Amino acid sequence: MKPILTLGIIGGNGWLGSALGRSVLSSGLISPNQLVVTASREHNRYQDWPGVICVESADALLEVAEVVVVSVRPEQFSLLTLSLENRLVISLMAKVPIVALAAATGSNRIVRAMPNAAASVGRSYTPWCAMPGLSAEDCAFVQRLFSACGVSDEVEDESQIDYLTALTGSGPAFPALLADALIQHAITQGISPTVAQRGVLQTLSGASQLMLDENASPADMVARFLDYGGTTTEGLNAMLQHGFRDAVQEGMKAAYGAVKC
Ligand SMILES: NC(=O)C1=CN([C@@H]2O[C@H](COP(=O)(O)OP(=O)(O)OC[C@H]3O[C@@H](n4cnc5c(N)ncnc54)[C@H](O)[C@@H]3O)[C@@H](O)[C@H]2O)C=CC1
Ligand SMILES: O=C(O)[C@@H]1CCC=N1
Repeated sequence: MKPILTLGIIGGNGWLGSALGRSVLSSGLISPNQLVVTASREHNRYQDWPGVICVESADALLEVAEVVVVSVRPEQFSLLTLSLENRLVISLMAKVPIVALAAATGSNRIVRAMPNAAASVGRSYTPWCAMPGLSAEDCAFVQRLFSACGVSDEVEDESQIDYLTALTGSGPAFPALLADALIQHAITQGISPTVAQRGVLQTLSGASQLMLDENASPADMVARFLDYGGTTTEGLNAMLQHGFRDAVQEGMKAAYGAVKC
């Protein structure tokens, strides 16, 4: 496999773009002088890597980048003029389809990927989808890129990226809501905010790790505790009776609806 020469991230000082940039540096996939990012007035997220090339505009980035990641907000994308013929273009944007990316960039080497906020700690889940005809070499590079910030899967159909934008792209926010609800309840019961937060976050993380390590489905874990007949059973039954699953369904419907509009 050919080594990549220069990876450019438009929006590389933003939330997600910098999470990807920092992950590929931390993992050693590329060296600092192979990364070029657009600057931001608010942050320099590469202070630990002074060799990273920071440029003032997307045009300046295109002068040096061979592979271009687009990580601006969907509404900012229409303001960009990008001439990217013959270059591998990887979009992290929600809601912008491959056909629109091809029309705006002139590239016939396009990938849509959907990391999530956990990319900043190397724990993203990133589905990606390539336009037809992308070379095996480009696909292998994309897989290596997203493996640097977590677990990654190629999906065959772009509509799955749209759905997964709502499920795993937005995903870290949903357990955060559950965690906050649990913490707020604990505080009303006299538990200190520090212990409540540590206890709840460790419990959520431990539960995920348990299911991953034991290759157990969440449905099996819930069923096991529903059958157990203890305090957990009482808690689960009350949550289910109070519309827990309906609330989640409605939340997913709203997030997916926002992706498609
Ligand atoms: N934040 C998240 O958890 C996730 C975000 N995404 C997608 O990632 C993309 C980026 O989102 P965030 O990082 O959250 O937004 P952000 O607002 O933190 O970052 C966007 C960056 O793009 C820069 N930018 C905007 N227009 C530019 C231009 N013309 N030239 C150069 N730089 C420009 C901004 O200065 C900013 O630093 C969005 O399209 C979003 O849909 C996808 C999954 C998760
Ligand atoms: O909320 C958003 O619009 C972006 C896309 C998926 C996660 N964050």
